Amino acid sequence: MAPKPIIAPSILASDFGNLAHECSRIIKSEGADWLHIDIMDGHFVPNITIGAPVVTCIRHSVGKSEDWAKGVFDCHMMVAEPQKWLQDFKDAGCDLYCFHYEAAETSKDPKTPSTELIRNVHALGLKAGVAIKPGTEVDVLYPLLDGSGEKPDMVLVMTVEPGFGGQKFRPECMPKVEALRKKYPELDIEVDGGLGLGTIDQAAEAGANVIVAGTAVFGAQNPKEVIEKLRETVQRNLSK
Ligand SMILES: O=C(CO)[C@@H](O)[C@H](O)COP(=O)(O)O
Ligand SMILES: [Fe+2]
Repeated sequence: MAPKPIIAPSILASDFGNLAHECSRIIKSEGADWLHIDIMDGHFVPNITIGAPVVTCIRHSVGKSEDWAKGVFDCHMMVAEPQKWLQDFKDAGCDLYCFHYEAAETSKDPKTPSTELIRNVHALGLKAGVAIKPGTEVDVLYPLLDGSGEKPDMVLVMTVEPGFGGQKFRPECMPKVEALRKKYPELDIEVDGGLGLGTIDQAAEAGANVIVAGTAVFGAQNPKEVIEKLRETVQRNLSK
């Protein structure tokens, strides 16, 4: 199926004092497609955010969507041991478990490389995403996408060093997106970090269709308008 534009605001930039309301509002009133939920463990990245119990509360507040394209909980797992948290996040209501390739390949508890982790994610009925940091070559994803094993449903090309919101977009990551789009016309390709109205053209031209935007959406006077403009730009480029 041809990829569709998906706008996934990162709740890291929302008002955590009103988290449940912020999450409901951004999906139900402001027109976002997915919720991008950044999970940081203080090991894989030098920051800590939230764990599964908070995701459970958000899920109760937002409700469950059966539609892959709407209301998806896109959990970006910036954790050193992605296998360890899989069941907890499934129980919490995660739809898409997006782990870091770098973490899966080095995790020891237990040793679960990306191929096996994708299989485990699917076995729980979740979609699997594989993320790479700015310093990781795109080539590491090819054996996962071309191999005989179960394939990721999405790849995430980080456009900042993971760990913090509000950083500057790194255009040097765009050749990775271009290479992926050329090779996989139907793949969901997510970009994350520093995306907004000033940088969306570069990401959309490169071929990204899943756009994470935290500061640009939650910090906007009119989030709905920003979400619509991001979506239009992606759609225009996908239709070329
Ligand atoms: O995963 C991360 C950061 O590690 C991101 O999801 C950011 O939280 C996006 O925030 P903005 O750059 O859009 O403010
Ligand atoms: Fe993220």
